[in-house]
Amino acid sequence: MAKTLAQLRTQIDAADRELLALLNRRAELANEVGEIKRAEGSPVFRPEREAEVIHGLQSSNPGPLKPGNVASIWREIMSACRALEAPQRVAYLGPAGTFSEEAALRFFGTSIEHVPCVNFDEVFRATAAGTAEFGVVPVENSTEGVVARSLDLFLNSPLHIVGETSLLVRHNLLRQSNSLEDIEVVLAHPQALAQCQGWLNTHLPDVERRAVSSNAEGARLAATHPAWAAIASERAGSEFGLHVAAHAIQDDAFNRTRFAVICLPQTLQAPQASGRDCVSLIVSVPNKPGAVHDLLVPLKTHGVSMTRFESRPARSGQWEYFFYVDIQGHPSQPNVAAALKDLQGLCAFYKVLGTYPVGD
Ligand SMILES: O=C(O)C(=O)C[C@]1(C(=O)O)C=C[C@@H](O)C=C1
Repeated sequence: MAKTLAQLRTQIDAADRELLALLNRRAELANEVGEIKRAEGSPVFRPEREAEVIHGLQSSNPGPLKPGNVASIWREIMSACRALEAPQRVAYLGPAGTFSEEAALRFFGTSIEHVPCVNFDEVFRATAAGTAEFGVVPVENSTEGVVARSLDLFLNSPLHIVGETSLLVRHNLLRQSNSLEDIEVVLAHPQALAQCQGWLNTHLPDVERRAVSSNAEGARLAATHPAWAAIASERAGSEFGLHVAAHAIQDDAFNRTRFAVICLPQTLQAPQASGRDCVSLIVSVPNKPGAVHDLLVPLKTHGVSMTRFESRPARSGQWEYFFYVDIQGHPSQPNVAAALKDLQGLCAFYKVLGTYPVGD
């Protein structure tokens, strides 16, 4: 005979109590790990270990939970265990409700101390000064390309990349009412204004577009004026008590932003190989014919795949460029190490930005 709702709920309650006992046992074990790390002076956060835990569970998961469910549940469990070992302070572009905050929570789980910053420069500064152990900054968007300021800041920064995560970015038009009438100003971060320009041209062609330091700051301002609207996440809308006047107004339905997780090398050395890793570099080549082509030769010779190749002006006035390159693999693999060594030999400028597990 089929079980009743009450019977099923009694069984769920029993399963939850078993889960709670197991989770507390896990937390006690993490506490013991924390004691060893304190004695050794070694870092609490180990992204490669967290990636290994999640991949291991995903590959032995019998279901019906989906692999994505397993990842988000264990990310949160490990976040709580990590916070028991030592709370981690994470800097990002604030205020509350930004996509950067969402990326930080997605990567670290919710058991973190928040360090919201006014701009990307401040995220780098706070992380380099130790106000935060980690920073989270956007590096590229699937519609708009590179986040130029973040890439420029990497050039002279002592910080390195230890992880990455990406978010599906859905922009909404938020304001005090839910109509599109009588809007005088639309406020948003320049990236968001650019990602929604098609929609704005069609629906609000004559309305002033005003760039502000973050989308959440735009939402905060829109809450102070009935004729102002902001482009931001639904989370920012609830944070500032705004209505969604139009949903998902970004021009590309699959608009994604990729974020880098940064820290000082003394906070966390380059993570060990997790099995799915990536190396990010900035290089420049002498300004002579064929130099960019030569850059690709070591990768081909040693069978290493390149997943990203971006250029930024070197600001020398000489039409010189820095190239931001991502390659697949980890320097502990002989072919990756050999490709990096050859590449370094060719470059006028060579800086490894980080080696880290590929994000989801
Ligand atoms: O294995 C460790 O080093 C731990 O500290 C435990 C644990 C976990 O909860 O599994 C927590 C934090 C680390 O980032 C990695 C894993």
